[in-house]
Amino acid sequence: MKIAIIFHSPSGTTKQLAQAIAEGAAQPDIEVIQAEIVGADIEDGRFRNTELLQQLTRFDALVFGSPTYMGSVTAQFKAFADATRELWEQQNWAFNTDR
Ligand SMILES: Cc1cc2nc3c(=O)[nH]c(=O)nc-3n(C[C@H](O)[C@H](O)[C@H](O)COP(=O)(O)O)c2cc1C
Repeated sequence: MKIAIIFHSPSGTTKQLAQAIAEGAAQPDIEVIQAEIVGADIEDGRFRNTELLQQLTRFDALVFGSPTYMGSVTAQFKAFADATRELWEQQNWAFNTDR
């Protein structure tokens, strides 16, 4: 089982939660990675870290983390979520149980 935790955490609280989840999920047969969304991933308002997006197709479970900003996720997290549109279109995430 492979688990990825993707989060944005400008002041570190969500990062602590991501760390706690990673520690709680860790087992000999479970791989857990943490990927922090950072400002450099965003160009002209778009999430451009294609390496991370491509990596995410190989995980069995994804955990998302964002602070609440004005009642929603942060703009940076939303940019990441927007960038996953093609993965969703290809059904590389949900509903695919054959990997
Ligand atoms: C611009 C801004 C907007 C925020 N809006 C909300 C909000 O609508 N509701 C809320 O409960 N907290 C809000 N917060 C508080 C953050 O969600 C909270 O401090 C969070 O733990 C920060 O996470 P981080 O340490 O991972 O960056 C806001 C903080 C900032 C800076």
